[in-house]
Amino acid sequence: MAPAISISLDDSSDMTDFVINQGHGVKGLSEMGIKTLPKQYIQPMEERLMTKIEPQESIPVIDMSKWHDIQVANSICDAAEKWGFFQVVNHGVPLQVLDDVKKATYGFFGLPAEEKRKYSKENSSSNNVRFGTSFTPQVEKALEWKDYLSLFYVSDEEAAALWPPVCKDQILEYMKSSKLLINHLLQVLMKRLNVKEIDQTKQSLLTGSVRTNINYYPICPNPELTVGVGRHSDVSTLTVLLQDNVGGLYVRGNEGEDSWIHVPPINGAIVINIGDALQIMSNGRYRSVEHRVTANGSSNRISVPIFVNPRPQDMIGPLPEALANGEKPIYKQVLYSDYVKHFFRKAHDGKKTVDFAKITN
Ligand SMILES: CC(C)(COP(=O)(O)OP(=O)(O)OC[C@H]1O[C@@H](n2cnc3c(N)ncnc32)[C@H](O)[C@@H]1OP(=O)(O)O)[C@@H](O)C(=O)NCCC(=O)NCCSC(=O)/C=C/c1ccc(O)cc1
Ligand SMILES: O=C(O)CCC(=O)C(=O)O
Ligand SMILES: [Fe+2]
Repeated sequence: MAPAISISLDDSSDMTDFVINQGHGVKGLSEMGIKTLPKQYIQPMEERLMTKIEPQESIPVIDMSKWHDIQVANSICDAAEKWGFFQVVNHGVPLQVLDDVKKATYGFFGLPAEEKRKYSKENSSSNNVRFGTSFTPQVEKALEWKDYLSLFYVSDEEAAALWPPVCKDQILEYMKSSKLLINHLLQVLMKRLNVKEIDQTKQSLLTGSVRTNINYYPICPNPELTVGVGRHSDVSTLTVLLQDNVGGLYVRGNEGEDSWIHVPPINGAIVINIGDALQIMSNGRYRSVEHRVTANGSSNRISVPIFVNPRPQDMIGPLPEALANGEKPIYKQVLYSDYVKHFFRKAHDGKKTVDFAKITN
């Protein structure tokens, strides 16, 4: 239902108040039926246009039912090296769980603004629960057409106390049901790096903290002038990404300047992408690839990424096993929370975050 208020979109502080402080988000703007995109959302030309979309290219779709087969293992590692992205089917996460988490996402964003704003940075009782809009609105020159809820998992007890009741159980269930898939993928990926066994220390380094976001991209007036999410790579070890059937996720391709590949929605499939932490730990062998989401003029879109990460207090750098062949390290050791803060404190800027960990001389 449209909120029974009207705001002057020319007044920047009025807009910020409505979208951010009152908790309406861009969903609120969309549902007011605005006909033109507010100027704050107009992206520079180079961020809007994708000059070269490769319709004939696609990222691999991998059947996980025989994940331990050498051919399947090879296709997982090859995809992580070449594309940094792939989709998985027969992944073992029950389709009901995926359906339920998508419904719960609509449930959360369907709450009245007064309810959602309780979880905003200013009002939330914990840094681990955050409802927001765009990415880092305080520093962005142009805003992104997306609302989100970000949940950093600490324990079931904390989730029960702090997470929104309307989506808590479904998100926890989705996180728990994807654990086996995550472990299988990491086992396979580690093997190619000469890591024979994932002991507790490695397990913790690879998967010690988990953050789940639920993203809402409402129908946008003038979608061609803005973005849903700007160009970035994830700072995770790997990301398990559930998207709905709308489409709009594009991944940087290998065909030179500005080539982009669409990630087509496949019913029941899950998208997997390598994040910066694994690119760093693999000394650049596995690639954390830039991606972006377009805004859409006719459909609302949701997505639910699970970011599997090192713990904030971990030092990350190239794994000794990955360097055992005498390869020179291209990344230094960095404190993971410093890395993540560096990412969150600037606007999206493609692949630049990883420079933070590069050895420069
Ligand atoms: C550094 C963290 C994230 C927060 O620790 P904190 O002690 O609560 O730190 P701060 O409260 O000082 O937050 C640091 C900055 O990050 C910002 N931030 C704090 N969570 C958030 C938050 N979920 N969202 C967007 N800003 C935040 C926060 O606003 C703050 O910015 P500023 O106020 O300008 O200093 C800490 O939990 C940590 O190291 N976690 C490790 C695990 C982790 O969360 N990894 C990130 C996985 S997320 C990922 O790969 C991709 C995410 C992504 C997300 C959106 C996209 O469009 C694209 C990609
Ligand atoms: O919505 C999507 O498909 C991708 C979102 C994304 O890249 C992210 O949240 O990091
Ligand atoms: Fe992402």
